[in-house]
This record gives sequence, structure tokens and C-alpha cells, in this order.
Amino acid sequence: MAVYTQVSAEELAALLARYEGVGALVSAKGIAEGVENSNYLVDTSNARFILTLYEKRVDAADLPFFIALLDHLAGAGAPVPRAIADRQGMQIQTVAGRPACLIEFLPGVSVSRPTAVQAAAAGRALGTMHAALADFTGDRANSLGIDGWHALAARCGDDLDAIRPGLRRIVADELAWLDTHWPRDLPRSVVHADLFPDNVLMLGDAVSGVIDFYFACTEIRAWDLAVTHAAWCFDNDGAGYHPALGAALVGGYRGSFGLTDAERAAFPALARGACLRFLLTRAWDWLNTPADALVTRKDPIAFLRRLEFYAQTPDLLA
Ligand SMILES: Nc1ncnc2c1ncn2[C@@H]1O[C@H](COP(=O)(O)OP(=O)(O)O)[C@@H](O)[C@H]1O
Ligand SMILES: N[C@@H](CCOP(=O)(O)O)C(=O)O
Repeated sequence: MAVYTQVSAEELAALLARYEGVGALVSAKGIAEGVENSNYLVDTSNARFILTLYEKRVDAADLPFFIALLDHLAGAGAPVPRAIADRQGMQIQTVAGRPACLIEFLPGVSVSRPTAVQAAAAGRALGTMHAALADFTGDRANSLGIDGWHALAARCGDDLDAIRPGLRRIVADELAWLDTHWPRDLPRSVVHADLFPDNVLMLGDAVSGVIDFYFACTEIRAWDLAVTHAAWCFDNDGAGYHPALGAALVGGYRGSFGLTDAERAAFPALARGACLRFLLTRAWDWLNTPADALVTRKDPIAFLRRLEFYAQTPDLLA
């Protein structure tokens, strides 16, 4: 469960009083899903909201970028939640000592075993967002891009072998391979960078919401598709690849945005980079999450298995 910071009913009522028309506090519950931030489901006499307190990897200095990104996408008709402005026009607040936003609640549920139809819808939603971002002028460096993977691997150090004997060597070899094969000249854009099924809300087979933009950054645009492919098209433990999901996801994306020959050719390398990114952040969390934290650690090895698949399938989108 991801609730790192407790918020009292008094603090919450005082927060809500800053906003015009949100109503009075009826109830607030910590949300079990998520690993990065503290999230509360807040019901008022008027509506339902999400209260997010930013923790861990979210730098408060990046919040204006994320909020501008959500405003831009929502303005273009994408189903993303805006941060609500208070009477003074402030979207970023301080709650229990943490930076925080009151956020629109979006309906829908995230699927744990997507169907091909749902994967196609996710691919279309990603492509539609990329189209909407063509005229977004915000910019944020990717601290979890290829340079960041080197730094994170160095910080994990020998402890990687405590997760799986030999993992440190595997990571070092993969970094060396990526340094040589990483595409440097593909189109770049602001991207979501974490479009896992738990960050896509669905009503039936339709995408009703895309959430959790807190890794959004300027990156190789097709890397976003590679992240989404790695996240959607395997069993959770990374053991089994589902070609029908892969074809549907990529087909949905190509239909709504498009993919160049150069992006297709680079896809296996981008996917290997995506796997290494999640392997490393999960490994770091695995090694550093306090025993008493109310959060479920995610398995790094599930992304080692995906990495092995992409390494063995260099002609995946050929
Ligand atoms: N705007 C929203 N509308 C509806 N539910 C949301 C919204 N934002 C977050 N949630 C719920 O909160 C959970 C955790 O949110 P998320 O942003 O993924 O957290 P974290 O950044 O900690 O991973 C989601 O899985 C979803 O159930
Ligand atoms: N998607 C990442 C972890 C980030 O968690 P999220 O709940 O913010 O998506 C992973 O699976 O490692």
C-alpha cells in the first residue's frame, strides 16, 4: 500500500476549504495501489477527488512541468486528470509537510490481464497523446534515461547479486551493449515513460483515463511505445510473451500516430533499455525499501526475463 504520509481529517478539511465549490469532506481513504506517492481517495459533499502527496522520486521543482503537461493534454481532449486550482489559482499545495495536489478523479479500472482489444486501445491512447504533445513546449530531462541507468547500477553495486547471483555482471554487460546500440537520432518528444496497465483506467474495452505522469520527460518518442510494450505484453512475472497483445498494441499505436522504419528497426534496443530501466529501479527499491513501509515491492527479475526475450528476438517488429 502506498501511503507514506498520513493526513489528518483536520488537515484535509482545511485543504478543501481553500477551493471554490469542491464541497465539504465526507471521507478519505488511503489508496493501496501505487508505489511512488501517497494517494488518498477523497469524497466530498459534491464530488470525488484524488489527493496526491509527492514522495520519493518526484522532485517538487518538476511539479509545474507535470501540471502544465496534464493541462495541455486535457485541453487536447485526452482523458487525463487535471490538478485543481484553488481560489488563488494555486494548483500545488503543501499538506502534512509534503507538496500535494488535489486532482480530478477519473472513472475506470486498470486491468491486470489485458485482452488484445484493450492493448489496442492502450496503443491508440498512447499514439493520440503523442500527437497531442507535438505542440507542447515543456521540457524535462529524463533522469532515468541511459545515463541514469549507469548511475543507478553503480549505486546498487554488488547488492544486485543479493537479488540474483550474477545480476551485477548481467547489468554491466547490458549497459555496455546499450551504449553501443542505443539509437541517438530518433525523434524526441515529451513522453509518459511509465504507461503500465495500472496507469491506464478502462471502462470495458475503452480507455477512460491515463494517470501517473510523474516520470514524464523528454525522450526518444518510440521509447514510450517500447516501455508500454514491455509492460502490457507479458505475464506479470515476465515469463511469457503474448504476441497477440504485442501486435494489437503496436497496431493501435501505428494507426493513431505511426512508426517510422527507423523506429521499428530500433525497437528491440529501445525495449531492452526499457527493461533495464525497470529492472534497475525495482532492484533499487527491492534493496532499499524499509521493512515497515506500507508498500508492496515489485520484482526486478520480471524485467530481466523480458530483457532476455527482447535480446533473443531482435527482429520483433521487422
Ligand atoms: N485521477 C485519478 N482518478 C482515479 N483514480 C486515480 C487517479 N489517480 C490515481 N488513482 C488511483 O490511485 C492509484 C495510485 O495512483 P498512481 O498515480 O499510480 O500512484 P503512484 O504514483 O504512487 O504509483 C491508481 O492505481 C488509481 O487506482
Ligand atoms: N511502473 C513501475 C513502477 C512505478 O509504479 P507506478 O505505480 O507509479 O506505475 C514498475 O512497475 O516498476
